[in-house]
Amino acid sequence: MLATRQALRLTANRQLAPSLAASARSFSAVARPVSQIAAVRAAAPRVAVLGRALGPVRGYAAEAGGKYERKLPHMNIGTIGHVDHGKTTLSAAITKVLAEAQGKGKVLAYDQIDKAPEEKARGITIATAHLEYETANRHYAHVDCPGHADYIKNMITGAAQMDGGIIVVSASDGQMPQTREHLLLARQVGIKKLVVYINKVDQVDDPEMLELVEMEMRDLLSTYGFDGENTPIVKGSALAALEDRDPTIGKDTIIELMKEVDAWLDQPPRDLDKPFLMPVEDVFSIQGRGTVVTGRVERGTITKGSEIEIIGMGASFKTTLTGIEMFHKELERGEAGDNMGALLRGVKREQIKRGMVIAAPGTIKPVKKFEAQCYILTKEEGGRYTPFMNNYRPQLFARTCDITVAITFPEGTENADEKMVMPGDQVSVVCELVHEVGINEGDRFTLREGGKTVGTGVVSKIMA
Ligand SMILES: Nc1nc2c(ncn2[C@@H]2O[C@H](COP(=O)(O)OP(=O)(O)OP(=O)(O)O)[C@@H](O)[C@H]2O)c(=O)[nH]1
Ligand SMILES: [Mg+2]
Repeated sequence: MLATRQALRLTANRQLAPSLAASARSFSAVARPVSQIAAVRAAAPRVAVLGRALGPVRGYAAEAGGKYERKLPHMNIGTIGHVDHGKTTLSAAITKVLAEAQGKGKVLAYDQIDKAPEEKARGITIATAHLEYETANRHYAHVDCPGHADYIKNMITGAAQMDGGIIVVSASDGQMPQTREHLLLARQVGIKKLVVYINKVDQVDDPEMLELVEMEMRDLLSTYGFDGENTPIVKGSALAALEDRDPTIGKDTIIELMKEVDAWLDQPPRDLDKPFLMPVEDVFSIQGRGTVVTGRVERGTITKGSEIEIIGMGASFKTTLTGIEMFHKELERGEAGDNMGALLRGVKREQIKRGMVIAAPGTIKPVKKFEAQCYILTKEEGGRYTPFMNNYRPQLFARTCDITVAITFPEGTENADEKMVMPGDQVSVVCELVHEVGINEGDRFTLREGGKTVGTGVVSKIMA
């Protein structure tokens, strides 16, 4: 349990890579001290890999002898929706129905899910229940948060990145304010598809009422940029499924729901299938060979001789990658997860520095201004004690870059000059950087000030 909690701590210095220094040394005698790399890594937000973090703790993996076996494609999903509409009941019902249908897996009772881990330690901690189950086609990690504020925080910080989700809406209430808020946020953090579960149909006698809720949901999905027309909508009662009664509105609807989840939600591309990107951590000049940059490949693969683009901190140019080295060995190919050194053709040491990225040409742009969703840490989480106002200027950390940013409120914000953002708030902002940096929509960043993390955010729209 302790291990799980630790894995969920965003501030945990999870991805410290001692091999980086070794890799750098093979090109040069000078290596950046690991502690410095660790400090910046700790500052940069990292996405928790649930499958790995949770595999040995819950579900089949534990039963299979404590090791997560990668037999099926993995996907991260979760339940979202208005308070009390039945997210936790549905989560429990899914584990129950799937476990019974397959004769394996772990059934989790409602209160095992709702009793989320409490964390008092400093740092951004998320009270979230993580479940694990599988269908015939996929292995799922599933998040269910105990309260509205946790959903917001969870989606912005990416503590449990969702590739898709199930939006739960009660048949008796129809869509409510948090139904809309979660839809908006889901879209802004890059979730492209959702499946709808209209819950509590046992409480509604009038079939027209159900039709109305369905139509409203389709409209709402379209309003927030989802495919409202084709999104699957399943109607049922999670409670009936959990309590083993009325299979036509209970169990059968859960099976139908999971069929839709399997079919409609798209498998995200694996990091290896994405275009190559490596944030530059350090730069060396090696006599007789040229300039070498080191870093950890974030995504994609690269082969010796490929053309790459160098972006950020004022730079934007192309060159050829003429050598790849790792652990003192030359390689033909590097891939996501590797700590590598890359030899660049015809680049002077002064032309490249930490904070830039090298990437497949045309896959990342130099960006100076963007819209973002931010979560501002409370003082208990190590954040500010006081609110901030328009034009706040902290340091923004994204990948290996650290840069001053001016934070303002989006156009149309009422009384922007008097607006205060309190610790614990989630807020839409406009970020303007002092230099251009390689950033994409969906990228995450942290905001720091005076040596502490004061906020975390996700880029929702590039502006310039
Ligand atoms: N009648 C009926 N009640 C249900 C159904 N599903 C859930 N409920 C009840 O609705 C209440 C809220 O359910 P939860 O699953 O806790 O809802 P939630 O969305 O997780 O709520 P929060 O986590 O507080 O946002 C509970 O009392 C459930 O028993 C259903 O299908 N029919
Ligand atoms: Mg709940």
